[in-house]
Amino acid sequence: MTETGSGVRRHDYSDREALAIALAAGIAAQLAGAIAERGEAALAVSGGSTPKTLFKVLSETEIAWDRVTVILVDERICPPDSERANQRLVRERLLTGHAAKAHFTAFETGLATPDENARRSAELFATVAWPLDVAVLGMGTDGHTASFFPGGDMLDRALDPDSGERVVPMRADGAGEPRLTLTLPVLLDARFLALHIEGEEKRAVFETALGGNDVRAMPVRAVLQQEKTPIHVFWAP
Ligand SMILES: O=C(O)[C@H](O)[C@@H](O)[C@H](O)[C@H](O)COP(=O)(O)O
Repeated sequence: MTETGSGVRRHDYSDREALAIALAAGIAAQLAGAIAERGEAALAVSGGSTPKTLFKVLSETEIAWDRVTVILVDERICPPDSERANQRLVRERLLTGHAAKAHFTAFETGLATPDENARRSAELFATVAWPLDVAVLGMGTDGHTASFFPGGDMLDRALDPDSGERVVPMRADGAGEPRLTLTLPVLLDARFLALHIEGEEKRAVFETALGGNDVRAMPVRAVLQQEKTPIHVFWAP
């Protein structure tokens, strides 16, 4: 492990399988510790294509999943069974095997407007044992994380450390459908914060994001360039 910035702890692996095994072990240890200490644990995961192997390894990991609540970091506003839906990915890839016993609370995406979906989602998440024990972020090659997209219409609201909100809607040119996302303060309150990226292109984007100071241009800087919470960056080629 190398420290590459104020709170950035970098974990590089030779291949994606080794990364998934190591990150799953770290997540499982955090969750098991939370269950031992407080009787329950809360895990937030991202969607997209990167986490598929991680989800498989996690689903095969034996912990007291019936004491774990799983939520998403963000969601595309689309039907739950859409190929685009992060909740479909989680239901199919993570909530199976041992992890089928976990409790999953999806974002609400069926109401008339993104704002109504955000408000209802926040109500649904009120029962989560906050703060999160684990939050696993991904990153796009445009420098977004969660649904903190460059040019996002609610980006300032999502990144406001004093917002008091847990969920905000987001529209952005690079986002496709309107999105729902956990806010930055919620993610930085996590007891274990991880960023999972793979490939040379994303490594280069990560290195660029470590430098510079324009958070609106590369919102992943909001989680990389902060002093509150160490962020563990897991990377493989
Ligand atoms: O809804 C989403 O897409 C994710 O939550 C998002 O933040 C994701 O982590 C990045 O877009 C990376 O996606 P890939 O893993 O597909 O590159």
